[in-house]
Amino acid sequence: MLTIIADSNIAHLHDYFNEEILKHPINVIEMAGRDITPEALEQHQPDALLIRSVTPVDAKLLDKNQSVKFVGSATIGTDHVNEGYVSLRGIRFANAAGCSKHSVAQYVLSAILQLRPDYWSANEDKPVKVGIIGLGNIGSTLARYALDLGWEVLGYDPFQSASIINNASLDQVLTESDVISLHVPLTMLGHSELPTYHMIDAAALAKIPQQTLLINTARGPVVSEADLLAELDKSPQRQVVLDVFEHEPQVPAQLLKKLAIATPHIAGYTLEGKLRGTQIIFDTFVRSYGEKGADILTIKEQDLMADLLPDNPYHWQDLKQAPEKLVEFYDIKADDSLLREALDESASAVEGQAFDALRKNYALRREWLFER
Ligand SMILES: NC(=O)C1=CN([C@@H]2O[C@H](COP(=O)(O)OP(=O)(O)OC[C@H]3O[C@@H](n4cnc5c(N)ncnc54)[C@H](O)[C@@H]3O)[C@@H](O)[C@H]2O)C=CC1
Ligand SMILES: O=C(O)C(=O)[C@H](O)COP(=O)(O)O
Repeated sequence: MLTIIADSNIAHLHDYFNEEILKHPINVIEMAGRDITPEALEQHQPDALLIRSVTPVDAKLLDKNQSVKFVGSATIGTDHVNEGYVSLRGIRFANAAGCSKHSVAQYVLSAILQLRPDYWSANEDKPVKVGIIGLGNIGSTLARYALDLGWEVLGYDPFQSASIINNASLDQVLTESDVISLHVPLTMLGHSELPTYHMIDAAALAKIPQQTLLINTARGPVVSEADLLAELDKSPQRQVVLDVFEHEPQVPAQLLKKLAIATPHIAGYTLEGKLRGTQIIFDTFVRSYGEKGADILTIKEQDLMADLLPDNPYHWQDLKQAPEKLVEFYDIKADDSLLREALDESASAVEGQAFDALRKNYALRREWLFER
């Protein structure tokens, strides 16, 4: 019997992790991601953990546990996992790289076009410069959409080779862009030669022109909340879009009220994005156990997504021809309103439970298809 503890927010968990598919006895114990604690591991002695971004995986969680041999995070970001520690423990770790790259890129486009609809008709006479910091799966996908719209991309990624999109210094992106979008992992001093923690601080904000739209869908701490608040107090006309917050799941009222668009960490929350996340960790789970002992799991990776995804009538090329359909397809301001309605004035904040509830109950969007 394989025992799995899984975050209840993992999409279609039982469609993938069931005995019929795995052809092996399993016991899947679902719980809220924040409830996956050392005590839960002590009680259940799981062989595997299937998590999302709210479960820290580190020595505190695993030091007293000897049963866990696989950790799968159905997310792109891995800053909630101490990968060095997990590797030292001989535990196989997998994230879902790229799973929601189109979802997040489309979220960013929706925010830009909601706030600046004239950008639909950008051209060489009226160019739009989109600054992208971080040109991995999401940043490079956003660049594809931007170039397809005739926008100019100013990209900065010191760990990628120079290219038609990786073509600027950080200063150029900060000082010359009409829009700046952050697509970096959260990395700390000591873990990266160019840590992204507080990358956008008072000094960076001072370089960004007043009229530049700043969008953070990466991780909250990439932007210093205190410095952003001070800047917004000084320059209330600045437009800032946050989907992630430095002190998530709490969101301070004074920040929320100054943002052009604010959403509860749902940029990646499409049916396709979350399903891909489950598929990818399922594939790695099967490979991991298959390698360790074919008798445990005899199946090969199976692409179950096709059977689980309803038809998707939304195509990017159609959307481009009918910009007014963008709001019908995704009304980002509706998500903004939901977060503002969750504001607890007495606490001067959106409280953690309310933020988590918005995410748990979020009606997953659909991704539009980039190619036919
Ligand atoms: N808001 C949301 O719902 C979601 C947020 N995310 C966040 O977005 C981040 C980026 O996602 P992906 O593009 O898929 O990751 P990725 O790993 O494919 O790309 C990240 C890129 O950032 C670059 N980078 C690292 N440090 C940098 C620095 N100091 N300056 C400039 N570039 C730097 C890397 O070289 C890499 O190319 C994730 O790490 C995650 O934290 C991801 C999915 C959903
Ligand atoms: O994949 C990532 O990285 C994300 O930021 C996800 O959107 C996080 O979603 P949860 O794991 O917090 O549900």
